[in-house]
Amino acid sequence: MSSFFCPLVLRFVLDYRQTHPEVTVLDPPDAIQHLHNRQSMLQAVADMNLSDSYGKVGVPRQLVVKRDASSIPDAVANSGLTLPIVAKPLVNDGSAKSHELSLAFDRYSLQKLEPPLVLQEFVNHGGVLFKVYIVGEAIKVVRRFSLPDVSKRELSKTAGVYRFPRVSCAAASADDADLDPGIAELPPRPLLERLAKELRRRLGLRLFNLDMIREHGTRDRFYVIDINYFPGYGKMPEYEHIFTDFLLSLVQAKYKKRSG
Ligand SMILES: Nc1ncnc2c1ncn2[C@@H]1O[C@H](COP(=O)(O)OP(=O)(O)OP(=O)(O)O)[C@@H](O)[C@H]1O
Ligand SMILES: [Mg+2]
Repeated sequence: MSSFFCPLVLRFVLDYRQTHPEVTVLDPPDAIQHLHNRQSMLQAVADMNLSDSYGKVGVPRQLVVKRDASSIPDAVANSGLTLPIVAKPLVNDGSAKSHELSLAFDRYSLQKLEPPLVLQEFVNHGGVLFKVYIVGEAIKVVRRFSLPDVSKRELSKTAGVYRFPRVSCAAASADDADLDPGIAELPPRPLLERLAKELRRRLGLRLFNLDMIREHGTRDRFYVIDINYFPGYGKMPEYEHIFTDFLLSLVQAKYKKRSG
């Protein structure tokens, strides 16, 4: 568990906030905590059901399994989730273990997984993922290499559960790679602006990023697969200016409120 969410530290932060109302809180701890559960994390995107002329943004079909691995094959069959399936630890507390993901290729191997988990349909996306960084009103998108597609043929020939290491740490930037334009094209700006604005409001947060993929073979069908609070902004281009502007805008807003 990251030290910030140790109950003692959290209590201290909440008390400090009450006794020091003059201190600006960038994002409230309870809203941040909402992102540590992979089920609640994507709820805001699902509720939004964003669809306009620029595209559609959803979340992959998913199922939560709290306990009893032996029940997973039936639960998956009943829910209609299709293989392959990505299994993610339900709680993402920042530990290495909570980033140990698996890809399951057949129904019976699902019993080998260790709940509590979120099981998500694997969406083919051409091996490229978009990291959308949000800092207040600012949005920056970068391309990263991701897991490759799984073809129908491959699926029918493969069985078992394959663990994969933390992709984001290993993944190289795909910004300068020579890619199929249909895969590389960034999500439309107006769509991202709507998504970011709505998510800022629904999550009650200002500093986060999204992992977003485009379903391979479509132009405008997007899925959000992960949302992280205060990600490594070092990988976001121009973060120095963007962050400084963000902090300045907060000071200005506070000053205006006091003098107004
Ligand atoms: N539903 C999905 N369909 C296709 N690929 C997926 C899906 N979910 C996850 N992936 C792949 O697995 C990677 C890791 O998934 P996710 O971001 O949810 O996990 P994480 O442990 O929070 O990772 P990180 O912190 O490294 O971003 C993604 O970058 C993507 O390559
Ligand atoms: Mg991720």
